[in-house]
Amino acid sequence: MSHIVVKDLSKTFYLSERTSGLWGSVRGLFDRKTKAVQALKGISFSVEPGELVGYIGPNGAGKSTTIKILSGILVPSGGTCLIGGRTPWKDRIQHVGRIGVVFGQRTQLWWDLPVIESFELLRDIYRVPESVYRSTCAEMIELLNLESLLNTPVRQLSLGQRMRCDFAAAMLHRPDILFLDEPTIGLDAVSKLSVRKFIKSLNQGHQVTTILTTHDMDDIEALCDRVIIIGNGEILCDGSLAKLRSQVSSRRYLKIDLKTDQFQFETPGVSVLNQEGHTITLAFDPLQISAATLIQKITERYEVEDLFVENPPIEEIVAELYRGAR
Ligand SMILES: Nc1ncnc2c1ncn2[C@@H]1O[C@H](COP(=O)(O)OP(=O)(O)OP(=O)(O)O)[C@@H](O)[C@H]1O
Repeated sequence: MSHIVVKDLSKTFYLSERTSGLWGSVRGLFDRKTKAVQALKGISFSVEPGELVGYIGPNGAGKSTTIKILSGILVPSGGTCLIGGRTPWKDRIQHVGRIGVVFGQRTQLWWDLPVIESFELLRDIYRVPESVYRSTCAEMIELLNLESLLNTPVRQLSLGQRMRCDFAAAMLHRPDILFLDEPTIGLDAVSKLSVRKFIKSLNQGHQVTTILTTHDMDDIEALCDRVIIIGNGEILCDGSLAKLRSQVSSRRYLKIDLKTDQFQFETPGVSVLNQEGHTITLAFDPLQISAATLIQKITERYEVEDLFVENPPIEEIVAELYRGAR
């Protein structure tokens, strides 16, 4: 049975429109105009237990709105959502006890308290039994290398250190579902790697069902077998990275290092994308010519030092899908 089932979920925000100037403000007191923003236009998807799904889309697409509804913070305008049999905004108390949420832009730790005291407060709020708290806390301290940070007030932590503590805080009550909203935003390369390693170990070791929103395509490549792309409040694509690639373009690249810089090659389905000295990048359509045939044709005519076939970078594919969604 699916862990998360979302059906026809919609959310409309109503914003009051202000007219500029003093007269506009006075008129607004009597004649208030509102504007509807349809953040979600009936989205549906389901997530199986233990899946790690990337949820991506351009700015304003509806990602945070979805995560807020799934975590019970917002009530949708229409549609249904069942998570482990619970409706998040109706069964809020049971629901928050089963989920962990990490927002990259916000912390759930107490700014002025040492990290360990925030952990203890969360233990009390979630009513985590002492033995479970002790063993989970010890595991998180070890996995995230937190020992030296425990007595530091949160405000004195670097962003990377704070994110590691936030991950531990989100796991203290042993949730079986994690919602991660931009968990690597603003982190340096080393911290990003350690956060990714941690997300992977939670998902694989503890079978935590995870939905991850991110603008960092390296997060997606490193972590997600499946991606859901949302644009303008609608789901544009749902499937594996391979499906995503094939939906947008079948184009692939062949990069070759030749002994010569004299290169002339014309074959249907193949174009020279770039040449820098002895290194040439060809784009080819595998439906017109296979990689094996292309390599054979080139090696018949040129002495090749090195070559490799590449898929288009995921950024390129996602940018193409986003363009269609704006
Ligand atoms: N509280 C709110 N009141 C009014 N409009 C809102 C509110 N929250 C979100 N919106 C609007 O809903 C739409 C979707 O916003 P949302 O924050 O879900 O996008 P997002 O995909 O998370 O974007 P980003 O990548 O920039 O964080 C946007 O048009 C946004 O302006």
